[in-house]
Amino acid sequence: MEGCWLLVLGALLLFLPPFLLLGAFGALRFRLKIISYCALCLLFSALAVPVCLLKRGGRSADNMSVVRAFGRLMKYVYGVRFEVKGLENFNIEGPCVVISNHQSVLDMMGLFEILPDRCVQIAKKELLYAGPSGLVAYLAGVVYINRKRTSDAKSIMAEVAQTMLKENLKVWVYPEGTRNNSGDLLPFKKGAFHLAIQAQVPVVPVVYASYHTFYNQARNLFTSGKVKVEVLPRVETEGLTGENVSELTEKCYTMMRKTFFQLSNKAYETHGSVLAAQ
Ligand SMILES: CCCCCCCC/C=C\CCCCCCCC(=O)SCCNC(=O)CCNC(=O)[C@H](O)C(C)(C)COP(=O)(O)OP(=O)(O)OC[C@H]1O[C@@H](n2cnc3c(N)ncnc32)[C@H](O)[C@@H]1OP(=O)(O)O
Ligand SMILES: CCCCCCCCCCCCCC(=O)OC[C@@H](O)COP(=O)(O)O
Repeated sequence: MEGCWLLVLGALLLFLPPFLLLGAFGALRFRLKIISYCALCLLFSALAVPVCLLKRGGRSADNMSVVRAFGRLMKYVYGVRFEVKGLENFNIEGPCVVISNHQSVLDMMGLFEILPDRCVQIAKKELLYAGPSGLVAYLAGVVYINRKRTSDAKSIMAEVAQTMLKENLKVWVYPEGTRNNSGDLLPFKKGAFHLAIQAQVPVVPVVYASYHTFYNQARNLFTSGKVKVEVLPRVETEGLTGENVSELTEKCYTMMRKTFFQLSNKAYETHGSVLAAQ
């Protein structure tokens, strides 16, 4: 009897290390893949910098099409495919504020997949120091803000409201304000909506389905996969004032959250109760 237990113990001791190793290997493989993704971003950015400089000599929103062309190559390397609906909702004469959910650094693929012409993003200022990627984003007109200094961020956004009208720019904001891979949307910050109302331009919401089937940081999962994307109809802001910011934020949030659950094949949950997804 005792020999039997010893045998079981022996077998466990024999098989456990490879399993542990396999677990560690999964984590390592995931890390390496993310590092390779960032390295590729840096490499493509480094290639795009001279093209931007030669074409336009400095910072210009027109350079974004150069970055977009390089950015669109990334999906072939990682086997990520996009199924896009509603692209015609980008057909807007003049400026608008585009808002979308932000799950991970992988969003750069989905961003460049559908990015309209003359559209610049709002980014955290830390990205300016990401070597060639920070530089190329600067050359392509990305607006950097310091999230820790709300008053500075607000005054930069107020300037953006002027610039987008003067220079006919679309501005892409991630209203969650940070990456979020939780399988739900974070509450929205209000900057994007102040911006749209100040400039009196429409908001165009874009929703990317949850990456959970092929990418999950907690489970060290990063394989090839398909992402459904939907560009929703514009939300007008003409005639709205500062008093309507919260209402506009809420409206866009609810619309995008419903779409997010639908695209991700999940039952729609209001915070508290559960409703069936349409
Ligand atoms: C070459 C190939 C491949 C290579 C790829 C590499 C190259 C890439 C190149 C190019 C692509 C670049 C892509 C970059 C992507 C980057 C993504 C990011 O970095 S995401 C993080 C940064 N973005 C944000 O954070 C924006 C969203 N945040 C906001 O809009 C916030 O509202 C913000 C920062 C302006 C303020 O944040 P608060 O934390 O203080 O939050 P609140 O609750 O919104 O505001 C507090 C109070 O201030 C008022 N407020 C906000 N904005 C206002 C304004 N403009 N005017 C007046 N009041 C305002 C609000 O109404 C609120 O007041 P009441 O609670 O309503 O009383
Ligand atoms: C000097 C080397 C650093 C390595 C840099 C890797 C270069 C990749 C640059 C791709 C741009 C990624 C955009 C992005 O996804 O940024 C994250 C922010 O939105 C939100 O930040 P956070 O969640 O609040 O930390």
